[in-house]
Amino acid sequence: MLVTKNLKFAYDEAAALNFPDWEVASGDHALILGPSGCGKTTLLHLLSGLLRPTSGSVVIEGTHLEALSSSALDRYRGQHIGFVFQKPHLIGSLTVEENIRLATFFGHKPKRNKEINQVLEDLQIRDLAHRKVYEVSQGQAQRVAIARSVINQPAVIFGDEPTASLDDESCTAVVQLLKSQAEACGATLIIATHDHRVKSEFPNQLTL
Ligand SMILES: Nc1ncnc2c1ncn2[C@@H]1O[C@H](COP(=O)(O)OP(=O)(O)OP(=O)(O)O)[C@@H](O)[C@H]1O
Repeated sequence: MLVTKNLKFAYDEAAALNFPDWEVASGDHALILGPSGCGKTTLLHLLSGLLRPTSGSVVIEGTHLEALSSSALDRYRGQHIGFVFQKPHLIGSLTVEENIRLATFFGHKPKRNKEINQVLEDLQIRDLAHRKVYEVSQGQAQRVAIARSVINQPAVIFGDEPTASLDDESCTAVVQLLKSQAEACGATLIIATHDHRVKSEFPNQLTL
């Protein structure tokens, strides 16, 4: 279960962002919607511990993120949170497999050879395993980013506009892959978007 209460964040004193209280059941798939600038990315960053709230709380499976020290929060993120961004944000000079292996290192879950092979297989990128990331297409790179987000079997996978730069076919594929990978590792899936193509796929929606 992910629960937020009285969540507020201010980049500066003039403009504070207030977020509604929200609950997402474990393993549920949910969407954060709203117009540009309403705070979708900010909320995702608060939920995933990338930002600390000005006040309020985020509780994931009983862990209060605001109670963790900076180093404990970094460790928590590495082990329990997966993130997929609009652009894949991979290291171009490393291979596909090395990019995924790096996440296992930061998640303190090294030597996951079997799991890495499985996720490459599931995402149909096994033949790209030893290619440098700068040699693969944008759609393939987004699959690598999804593989990286699930390799540590996180409690929650967050997606920030993961389909915004994709055509209709790739959009559908990425949504289905995120959902199936979240189901495979028992993760909750939360996506922030203004992409109307994905709306019907997610019954639990928070509109900001
Ligand atoms: N680093 C920052 N410093 C100051 N203000 C910021 C910063 N990042 C975002 N903001 C402001 O906070 C508000 C919320 O931004 P945020 O990026 O969370 O919105 P969003 O809904 O994700 O937008 P979009 O759909 O365009 O990505 C906006 O008014 C934005 O200008």
